[in-house]
Amino acid sequence: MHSADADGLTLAQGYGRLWRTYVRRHWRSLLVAGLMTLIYAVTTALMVRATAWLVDAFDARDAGALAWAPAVILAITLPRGAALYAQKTLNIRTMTTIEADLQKAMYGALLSADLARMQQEPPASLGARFTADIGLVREVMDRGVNTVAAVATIIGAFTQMLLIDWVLTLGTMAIFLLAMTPINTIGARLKRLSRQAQAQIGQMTAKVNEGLGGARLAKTYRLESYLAETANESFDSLRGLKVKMMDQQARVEPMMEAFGGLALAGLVLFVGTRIANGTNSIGDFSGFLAGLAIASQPMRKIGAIFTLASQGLAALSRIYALLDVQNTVVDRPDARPLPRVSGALSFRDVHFAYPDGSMALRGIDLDIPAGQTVALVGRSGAGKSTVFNLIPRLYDATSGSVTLDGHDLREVTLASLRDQVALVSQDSVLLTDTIAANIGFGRPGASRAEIEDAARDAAAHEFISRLPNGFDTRLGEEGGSFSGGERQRLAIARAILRDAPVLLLDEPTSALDAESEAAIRGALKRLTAGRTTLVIAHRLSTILDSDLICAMDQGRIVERGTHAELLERNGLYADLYRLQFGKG
Ligand SMILES: Nc1ncnc2c1ncn2[C@@H]1O[C@H](COP(=O)(O)OP(=O)(O)OP(=O)(O)O)[C@@H](O)[C@H]1O
Repeated sequence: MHSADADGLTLAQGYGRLWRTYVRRHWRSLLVAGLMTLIYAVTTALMVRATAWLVDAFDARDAGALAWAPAVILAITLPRGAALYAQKTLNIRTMTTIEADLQKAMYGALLSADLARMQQEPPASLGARFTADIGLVREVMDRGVNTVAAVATIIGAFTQMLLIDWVLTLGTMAIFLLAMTPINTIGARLKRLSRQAQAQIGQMTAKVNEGLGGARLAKTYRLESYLAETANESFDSLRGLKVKMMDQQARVEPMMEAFGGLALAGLVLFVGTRIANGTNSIGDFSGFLAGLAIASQPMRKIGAIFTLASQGLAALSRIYALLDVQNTVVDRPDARPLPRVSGALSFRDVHFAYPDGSMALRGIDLDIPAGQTVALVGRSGAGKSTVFNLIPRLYDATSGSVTLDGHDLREVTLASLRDQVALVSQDSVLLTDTIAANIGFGRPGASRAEIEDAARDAAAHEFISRLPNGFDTRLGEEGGSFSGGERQRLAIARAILRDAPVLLLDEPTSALDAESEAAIRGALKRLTAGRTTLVIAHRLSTILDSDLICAMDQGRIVERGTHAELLERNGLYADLYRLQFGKG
């Protein structure tokens, strides 16, 4: 895994990459928008001219002027309004397209990232990049577009000034270049603060989500004040960072103002002497002054966009860090598709350490003949879920090998491997879609009849039929909320539909009522029949139904055998049995 160094990115690198990958392809719209901006700027100037001109004409009691004055004003203001509208709408379209493109790319990168990367940060914190970070980048782009007009104005003004007196102009330019030094320093500070703030926004969102997601627990345990306190800390520290950033930003305009004053003071002194000795005229002086006045507003704008761009750079580097994640679990160049397997699963001296270094498996040896069921039991943290993770290659074994029908999992394509594995997990996740779609995820392209058959086999058909819209009920809709047992049966239906030779079953720890228990037991029997099943077992019935029981401890299988054999041994399994399953 690799992430871009947040500090190592310069403005040119950061925005250069943005330009090349997401912005450049919209150059036509940007060009048109630029032209519109130019029209707007020119008509604004014309408006000033026309006003002066009309005032003079009226002053001279020119009757003709009265006739064409309204026409002149309309001829200037109408294109001016049209240009402004065209520029704004074009920019909105372009900027939101770029924004959506970035969101799509980031989401795609996240979905295909290693599980390890996705679990590194709370989902809400990752989610904040889609709003806060991208929002900041968009703001930079929005203002950046206006900078084009600002630069054009400055160039225009300075050209005019150069024509009047180049010595004076170069002197004035030097003063403004001098101003860039402190602005650079502010930019660097803002970049650092902004990086902290964007990270803080992520944490804050995660905190808020935590409280809202765990509302049931929070209310029961009366955690409101604890949750409010930790979230408030988060709000406050974000506020602190914002104040620091605003303080820095607030310095920019006054600073530009001060440098403007300096330039003006120098000008007065210089031109004053030159007028006194006859080198410059009064006209030169007023022309120069007008140029300076025209240039000063866009100069301030440029100062502001420069500091904003520094902040946006911090957001950009966080976005690139996501886009650039390099996966470790990928298809080898010579990977072949795994042919349909019968399901003989073997672990050979498998060791595994998580990316943070914690050793989770220390030498697993296990052979499961096709179609058999093996129950994994063990205390929390023994490594049961880790064994599961290795089979669809959510992680790769650190050493040793896992094979399916003799094919090393690392030598086959991920897609062909995962297509042959079904997972029924404790959380039995349902997505916001219809019931039919939720079961249908098991096998894309499955027909409605197949989906309903799977539901029938999973003992889910009956409660689904009782819903107002049956299989078309959307989750979260009226009737679209389910009990734990119902969710589980939906997950089983999905796995039945998948019809994979290998089944991973993480049994829920929560107890079910007797009726659901019986229904689920029947559904599981139909699901596991003929499949190689690995089950993290929490119910005695499941354990008794399995062909082999493996008791795990600290990343090893320490006992294996049937229920009777293991009880006889009076070791770990017998202990667990007495503690956990005895009453089952
Ligand atoms: N994503 C992870 N990163 C780092 N360490 C992990 C991660 N997941 C699990 N571990 C560690 O690996 C070890 C084995 O965990 P595992 O989840 O496989 O145990 P388990 O037997 O399934 O436990 P449980 O029944 O509580 O789910 C534990 O020490 C755990 O702390």
